[in-house]
Amino acid sequence: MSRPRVVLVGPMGAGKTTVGALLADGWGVALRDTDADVEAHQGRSVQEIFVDDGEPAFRALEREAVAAALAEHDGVLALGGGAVMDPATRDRLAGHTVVFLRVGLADAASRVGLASSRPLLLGNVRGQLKKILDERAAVYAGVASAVVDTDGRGPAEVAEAVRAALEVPA
Ligand SMILES: Nc1ncnc2c1ncn2[C@@H]1O[C@H](COP(=O)(O)OP(=O)(O)O)[C@@H](O)[C@H]1O
Ligand SMILES: O=C(O)C1=C[C@@H](OP(=O)(O)O)[C@@H](O)[C@H](O)C1
Ligand SMILES: [Mg+2]
Repeated sequence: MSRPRVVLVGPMGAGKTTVGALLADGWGVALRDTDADVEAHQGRSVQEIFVDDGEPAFRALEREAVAAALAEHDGVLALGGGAVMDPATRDRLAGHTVVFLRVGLADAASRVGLASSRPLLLGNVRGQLKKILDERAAVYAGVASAVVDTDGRGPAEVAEAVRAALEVPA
C-alpha cells in the first residue's frame, strides 16, 4: 500500500496548498489536494457545493476524498482545513506523517484576504477565522507528527522548515 510522503494540515491560510506544491516540486512527486479532488469529482467548486448542498454534504465528499488519497497517493497531500474535524479522518491519519502548518490570525487573515472565496469566511473573515483557529488548534496538534510555524515566513521558507522537521533532504 502506498502512503503520502507527507500530509499537510492546518487552517485556511496556513499555506497547505501553496507549500504542498513547493514540496512536491522539490521532491519530483505529485501534489494532491482534497479540495481539488472534490471539485474535480463533482465538477463544481467548493463554494458551489456549500451553497447548493450545504456543509454536511461537502464534509461527506471530503471524507471520501481524504480516504482515497491516503490509500492511493504517494506524493504530497494537502488536506482542506476542516477535514481533520471528522473523527473517521482523524482515525485514518494515525500512522501517517502529518505536518501541522501553524498560523496566527493576522497572517491567516492577510493571506486569505478580505474577499476570500472560502465559504466559511464569507461576511466576516477575521471573526470566522478567529473562531476556527481557536476551535481547531488542539485538533491539528493532536493529529500532527510535527508542527511548523508559518507566521512571518514566505512559502519557500516554510517548505524548507517542513523538510527540516521531517529530516529529509531537499
Ligand atoms: N507562507 C506564506 N506567506 C505568504 N503568503 C502565503 C504563504 N503561504 C500561502 N500564502 C498565500 O496565502 C493564500 C492561501 O494559501 P493556500 O496555500 O491556499 O492556503 P491553505 O491551502 O492552507 O488554505 C494564497 O494566496 C497563497 O499564495
Ligand atoms: O477550513 C475549512 O473548513 C475549509 C477549508 C478550505 O480549504 P483550505 O484550508 O485549503 O483553504 C476548504 O476545504 C473549505 O473552504 C473549508
Ligand atoms: Mg488549500
